[in-house]
Amino acid sequence: MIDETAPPRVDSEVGPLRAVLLHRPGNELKRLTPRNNDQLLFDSIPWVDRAQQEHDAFAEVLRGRGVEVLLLADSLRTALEDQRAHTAGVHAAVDERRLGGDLADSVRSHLTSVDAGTLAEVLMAGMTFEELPFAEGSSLVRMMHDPRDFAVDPLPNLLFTRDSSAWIGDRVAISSLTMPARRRETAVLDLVYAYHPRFRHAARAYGAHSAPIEGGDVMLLAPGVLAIGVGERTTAAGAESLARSVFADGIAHTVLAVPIEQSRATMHLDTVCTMVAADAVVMYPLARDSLKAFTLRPTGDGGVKVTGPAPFLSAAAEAMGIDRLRVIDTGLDPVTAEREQWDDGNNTLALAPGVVVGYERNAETNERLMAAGIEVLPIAGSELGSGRGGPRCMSCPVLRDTI
Ligand SMILES: NC(=[NH2+])NCCC[C@H](N)C(=O)O
Repeated sequence: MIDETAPPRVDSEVGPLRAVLLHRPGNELKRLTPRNNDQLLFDSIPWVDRAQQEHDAFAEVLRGRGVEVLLLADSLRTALEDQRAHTAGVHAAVDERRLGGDLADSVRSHLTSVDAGTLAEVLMAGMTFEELPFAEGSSLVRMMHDPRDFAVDPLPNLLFTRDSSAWIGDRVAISSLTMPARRRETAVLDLVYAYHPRFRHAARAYGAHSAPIEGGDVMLLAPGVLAIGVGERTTAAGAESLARSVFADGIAHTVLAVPIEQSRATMHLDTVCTMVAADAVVMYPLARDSLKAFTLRPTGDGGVKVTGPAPFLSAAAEAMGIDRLRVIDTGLDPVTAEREQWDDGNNTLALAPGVVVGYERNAETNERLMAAGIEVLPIAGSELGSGRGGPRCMSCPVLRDTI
């Protein structure tokens, strides 16, 4: 039963999912070209119509299981109806360092006059110089830029709502994203959480302008227990300050900082490991024995005590207060394992303990999960996956039942 009045709260990875924030891919994906895709963090140029169909099917699988699907574009539009949000949105769209003073002023005054829907579109899909509505301006910046250069950058990675914000208990942490191509996502999520009626009253965890953390690295192993991947995206400083913030707010008692290889294939902790049940994970076989963790706990007087490193699986089990964290053995040969890891085989989204959504293409990983008693709801992802993200990356749970 969908209850739109229930306040957001997430205290595990696997509690029955009630509401989730997704972003249906839009015009921002049409900005990708072979010249900019690397910088914009896509590995190829997605076929946008098909990506939308795949995404619609993903949302339908979730709705079919009683999950309320909130779409980021709608939420942003609603937030921008508030005049204060609109003003902040204009401010977030205009980068004076890119446009120079004169052009920045004209773009600002133009955007101030547009409606919430148009501003939302500019914030997500960006704007090229040739799309600027006013006729030939005399600005040097305008004259010297190629008409197809971006006056406002597009945000194609909004699709991965996991990374830009994460709920920890009843608080939301808005990420401080590492890659330049994603930094402005912080402002978009900030607007949604500050001004959308559904979220307006939510308390914040962490400060969005602190050291880098990304939601793909944040895993709620159990109520009060967080694992934070530290690698290409989340920095050690980010993990430490998130730990301090959740300890200070009393929403976690243990944080595991988990070093992961700094590479594109393992950009976030959830590319190598996701939870499929309250005591079980699916994990990239090569990570199984090598993953380590530092354990952070509050000292009680405002400090943080760090121990370890110890093997991740035992540190996690201890922090969770269970005998053993089971790894569903995908038993794959190294080549298949590497192929399916790259295609987000380990990046599942749990809808309940033992029920996960996974990309259908990772046939072998899914088969092993099913053999271990996990129900896998397969979705197509040939186009969605071109940005290197699976079902967990593409979803930000805002409400899960407690288990
Ligand atoms: N949680 C995740 N694994 N997210 C995947 C994000 C992919 C995105 N293209 C990026 O590079 O940022």
